Amino acid sequence: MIEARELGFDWSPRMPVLDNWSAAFESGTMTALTGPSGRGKSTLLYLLGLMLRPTHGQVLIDGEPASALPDAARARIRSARFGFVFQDAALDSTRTVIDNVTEVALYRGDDRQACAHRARELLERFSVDVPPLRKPTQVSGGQAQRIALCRALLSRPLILLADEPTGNLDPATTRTVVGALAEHAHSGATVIVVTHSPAVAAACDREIPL
Ligand SMILES: Nc1ncnc2c1ncn2[C@@H]1O[C@H](COP(=O)(O)OP(=O)(O)OP(=O)(O)O)[C@@H](O)[C@H]1O
Repeated sequence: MIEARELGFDWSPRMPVLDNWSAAFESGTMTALTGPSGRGKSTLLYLLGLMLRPTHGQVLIDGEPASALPDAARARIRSARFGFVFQDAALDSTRTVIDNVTEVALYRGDDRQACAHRARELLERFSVDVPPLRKPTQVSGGQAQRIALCRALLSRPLILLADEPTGNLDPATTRTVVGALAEHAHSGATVIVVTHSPAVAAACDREIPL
């Protein structure tokens, strides 16, 4: 469960993005955050993911205030509980595809062999048919997006935040990805998806327009 309570955020004093914004995201649900470009959806995801600090208000994780904690404590919470799919995939171009998928889970202390096995399963499920030792600079935008999704799902995070996870995908692959996100939510996680796609929003349990 993650809650935004009276959140406010300004990139600069003349550029308020969010003002007094509140919502609760229950475990076991998938929520779509929708709204026009530039409205602040990505910014909100960064705030919910404890990567930005709100100017006002707070983010609570399982009822505990988290957004005002020191950097190291927020980093620990992110590592233990969150999975992220960033809008631009944000893969490490110096590492192979398979290492990109496993790195977060290995950092968290998960078993290396089990991680590698599950990584291959996920890549296959999302039809990422590139050699696992290839570098992310040699994959397409849609493949990079699915690799980022595999990385996020690998550690079965309690909270999964995905920014336009289907932006570069065809309709069939979009359905596979949305199905996997919904399955993850319905196994007990909190999933929040930023999307411009009415079909993706309709597949979520709830839509919150910004
Ligand atoms: N790093 C930044 N520094 C300054 N301003 C920023 C920064 N990132 C975003 N903004 C501004 O904050 C506002 C909200 O941006 P954000 O990316 O959160 O919107 P969005 O709803 O996710 O947009 P889109 O749908 O186009 O991805 C925009 O006016 C944007 O220009």
